[in-house]
Amino acid sequence: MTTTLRLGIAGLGTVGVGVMRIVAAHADLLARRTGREIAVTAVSARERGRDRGIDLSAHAWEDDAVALARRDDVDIFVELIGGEDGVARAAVEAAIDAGKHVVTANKAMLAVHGHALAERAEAAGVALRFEAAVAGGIPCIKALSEGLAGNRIKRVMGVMNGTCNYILTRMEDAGLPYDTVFAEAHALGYLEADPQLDVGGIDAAHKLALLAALAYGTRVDFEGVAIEGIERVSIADIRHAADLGFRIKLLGVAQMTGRGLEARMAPCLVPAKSPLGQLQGATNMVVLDGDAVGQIVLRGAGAGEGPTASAVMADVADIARGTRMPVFGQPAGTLARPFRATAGTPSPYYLRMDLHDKPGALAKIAACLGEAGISIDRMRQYDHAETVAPVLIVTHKAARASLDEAIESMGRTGVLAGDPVALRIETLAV
Ligand SMILES: NC(=O)C1=CN([C@@H]2O[C@H](COP(=O)(O)OP(=O)(O)OC[C@H]3O[C@@H](n4cnc5c(N)ncnc54)[C@H](OP(=O)(O)O)[C@@H]3O)[C@@H](O)[C@H]2O)C=CC1
Ligand SMILES: N[C@@H](CCO)C(=O)O
Repeated sequence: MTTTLRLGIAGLGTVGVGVMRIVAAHADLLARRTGREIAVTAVSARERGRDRGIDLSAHAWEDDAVALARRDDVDIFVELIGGEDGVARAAVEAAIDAGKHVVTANKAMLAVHGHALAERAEAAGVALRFEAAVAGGIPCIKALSEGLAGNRIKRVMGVMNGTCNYILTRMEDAGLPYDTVFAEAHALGYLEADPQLDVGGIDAAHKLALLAALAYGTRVDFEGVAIEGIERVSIADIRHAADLGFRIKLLGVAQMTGRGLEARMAPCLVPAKSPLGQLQGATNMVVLDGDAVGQIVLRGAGAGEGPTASAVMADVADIARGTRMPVFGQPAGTLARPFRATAGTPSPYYLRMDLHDKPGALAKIAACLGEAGISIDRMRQYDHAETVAPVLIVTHKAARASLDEAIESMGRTGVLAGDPVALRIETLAV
């Protein structure tokens, strides 16, 4: 057996503690599988005295994660602090510059600085790996960059934020409003420190941007992802969707079209009986379509201590075995500048609105859609006791830009009581 591979772990929260536990529990198994002993030599977090439920006495402590990254007795710097910039990025850069391999779960940092960090790591001849950054325990980075290396990728799609899926399924199962379930998710510790990252669709968009870069050989383009969060999805939307045979999911899609790379993360209606529609709780699903392989569906825990640490250890094991790969599947210098699609693929839309119940109101709304070139498939006005009438319209396929144009002109009719909710009905088969 060759020399011990020495880990420096920065961040001892949910994921960091999980990694410490796996290294301790599976030392023999990891050594057999990789041909090297793997040991944690030093750790770093903010509060040294905090009880983390693990014994840290055998490991050196650094208050400063950057100092940890530069230690001579660290071969792999494992960044589990989080955050787009700040100490996480500074420490990752310091590790690379000191010739250390880096393993991180930090999707926020990679979605914004991934290309620069990949160039830096490749120039330094070190690995930068991030399996845990996308869909927690699901090995989708490995599947895409290794398992599907012989395919032209047609589409990457999935539910990649467990918190949002928990909120949406809990609203439906318990019939509870968004605000109540949001508070529940908060109490359960599901939400990121900044909950907007989850419910605003940003965390999931970070992940989609990373998958798209791997799939299409482009630089990570988080800015190119069209993002909508789940904050405006109401229990009424969930019930209406169910009546139509759908469930609402925060769904990400990245696909290369004749118009360029289309990348979007938004709440969508998917068939209730489909695998995506059946996805419950905090589970994630990643769907990959390759020209040779066809469709691959990966499903599993998208977050949490064990699943995320499992993904971190997959990267550590690869480095221990000597596997070296460009960060985004091909040398960073060859990654293309992303060519963003100017418009998304048309689809049917679900449109819910409250109208002032007066003569001609519905006709005015229908006219706005007609003038924007949008045809109505189905329309329903729900029972109401008040002067405001809940109306649901399902359109035929329409471009999102045309729908936005129609919604804008609806606003000028004076018949809307509040902003309409428009949700894409996803027609892609899964
Ligand atoms: N939790 C999950 O399920 C998943 C998390 N991730 C990603 O993994 C990373 C870690 O997440 P998670 O474990 O949940 O986060 P936590 O908030 O649980 O832990 C963060 C850790 O970082 C430490 N920390 C914060 N600031 C500093 C600093 N300046 N110097 C050194 N350490 C610092 C904290 O120290 P202290 O404990 O002393 O406060 C804490 O131990 C993030 O990038 C996250 O997005 C990815 C997939 C799933
Ligand atoms: N906040 C993320 C954690 C895992 O990346 C989620 O809910 O999926």
